[in-house]
Amino acid sequence: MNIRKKIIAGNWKMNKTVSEAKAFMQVLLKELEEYSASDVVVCPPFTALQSVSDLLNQSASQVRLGAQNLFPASHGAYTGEISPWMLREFFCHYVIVGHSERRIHLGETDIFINKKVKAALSASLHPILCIGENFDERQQGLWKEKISTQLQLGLKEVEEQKLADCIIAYEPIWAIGTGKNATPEQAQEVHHFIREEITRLFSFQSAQKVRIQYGGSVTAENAQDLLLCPDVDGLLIGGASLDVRSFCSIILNSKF
Ligand SMILES: O=C[C@H](O)COP(=O)(O)O
Repeated sequence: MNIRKKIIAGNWKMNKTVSEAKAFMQVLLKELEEYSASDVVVCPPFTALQSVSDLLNQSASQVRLGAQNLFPASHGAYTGEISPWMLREFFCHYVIVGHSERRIHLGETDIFINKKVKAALSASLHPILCIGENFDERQQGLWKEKISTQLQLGLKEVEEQKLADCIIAYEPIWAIGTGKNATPEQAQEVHHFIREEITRLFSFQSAQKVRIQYGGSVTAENAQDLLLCPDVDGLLIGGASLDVRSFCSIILNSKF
């Protein structure tokens, strides 16, 4: 029996004003009022966290709030940054760290990302650690090296007892926003490799508890096949999570 509950998260990236976020959430919360088959997370931009949080607090649904980033310090002179404790004020449960868009556009390194993972855990937030190879690395057969390095550095000094609080998101860069998702076979191969690497870094028992999401051009059409893969424990959805009907359809039509 699979001990890992699936987790489906929507990463809105730099999209939705406060009023758009509220309108989305009103529909989502109604649709998912009694839903509990998988964990559902929405990750709005910082500017909409308060409004989304308020709506979640007023609802009986089990939808959880996630942020898209944090800074690894509790407070201080870090202009423009947001601390883990500020996210806790909004009742965030999850935070995305190491997304490839931040690695590429903002120069985030594995060492910095590792600090974010540990800062999230120390504030009792669940980090969603994003890893994945680019197109050239896949073409050259270098994806294992890339993923192994990102995992080893990203999870460095994470206490084994906190490992199950981490979520790994495998997001091949060549699949993000391109309309070309990894096939279920490709996703399963990488997810299995990730679990083997976590076994090597920690232990078999701990690796069995870690949830590994797939992200990259997930749609209502391909979600189910990806979720049926034994090592795919959920989805991190970008574009298709922006439309409430398509996000709901992925969640409600998924059978585990
Ligand atoms: O965080 C989400 C991923 O970057 C996937 O984005 P996408 O579903 O638009 O390809």
